[in-house]
Amino acid sequence: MRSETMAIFRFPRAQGQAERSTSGETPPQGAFDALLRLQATLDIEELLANFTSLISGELSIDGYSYTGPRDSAIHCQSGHTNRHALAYQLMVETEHLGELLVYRARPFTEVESMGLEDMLCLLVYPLRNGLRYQEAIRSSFTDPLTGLGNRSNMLPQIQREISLSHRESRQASLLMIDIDHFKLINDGHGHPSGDQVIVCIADIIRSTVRDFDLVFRYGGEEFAVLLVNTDNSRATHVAERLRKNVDMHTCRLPDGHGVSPTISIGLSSLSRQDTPQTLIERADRALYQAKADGRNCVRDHAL
Ligand SMILES: Nc1nc2c(ncn2[C@@H]2O[C@H](COP(=O)(O)OP(=O)(O)OP(=O)(O)O)[C@@H](O)[C@H]2O)c(=O)[nH]1
Repeated sequence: MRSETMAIFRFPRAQGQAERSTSGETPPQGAFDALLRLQATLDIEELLANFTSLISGELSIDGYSYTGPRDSAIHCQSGHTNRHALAYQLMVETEHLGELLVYRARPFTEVESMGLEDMLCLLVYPLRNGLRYQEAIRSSFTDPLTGLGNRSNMLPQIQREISLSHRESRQASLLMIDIDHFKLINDGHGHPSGDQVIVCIADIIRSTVRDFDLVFRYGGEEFAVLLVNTDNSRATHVAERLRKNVDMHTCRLPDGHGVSPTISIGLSSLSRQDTPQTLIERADRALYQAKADGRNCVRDHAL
């Protein structure tokens, strides 16, 4: 691919760059129709597909790729890359909306790039609406303190994993994890320090399990981890490693002090009859047992 520079496309455009077709005039009906079509969806992939289909009359391309703003984890592409590219950082005022590249084998002419920029004026607001919607969906499933999945995200995700495990005859195990004597940390160091300890434990859990295991903040100082494709003996091993990792760690508090919390863990492994609720209930009972047995230990709820 020939390396073209990444232009910044900022909307509204500067005076000299005012949209040619609309400067001082009523926008043509075609622009309204195009805008209506782009506004018809909040799905980013569908929006970009609509956009590229709209520009296809004026501009032939072999493919495009779009990467959303940082932290959005949005990436879509269609068709294939080629030698030449037009590349834009998309902005509405100071808000970055990600970057869009369109590719083809032949160089783009200046008239074509100006035509594309006119069309980008129509794309940016529907794109911003779509990104805000996706972000709202993402945050409704995320615990803001730790960035982990929240409780309302947990049941559907566990349900999905249980169905997959049953279908593919895979094992799965659940860990319910609770910080021991957490109230003492809150009472002794204050609520913000308690929050810091919750973040610290969340980080240890995340770094101990594999990327594709599912980690949730279940409530207050309680976490749940679904260990994907993991049988009971392997899950016991992971739980014990997690308990030790927390036991050995000192969490730094905002006031400069350090605390060394411990955790108790209840474990249940998936059986054919399990629903998410029964799997959680058994892990919960095992956690209760771990607390009763003195804390800082792992207990397994055998069927
Ligand atoms: N800082 C902070 N504290 C929380 C949060 N959610 C719940 N808590 C506190 O966590 C504490 C939980 O206390 P308990 O349920 O008695 O449990 P514990 O002290 O951990 O004792 P065991 O679980 O029996 O070991 C309560 O003081 C809650 O107020 C939170 O988001 N942040």
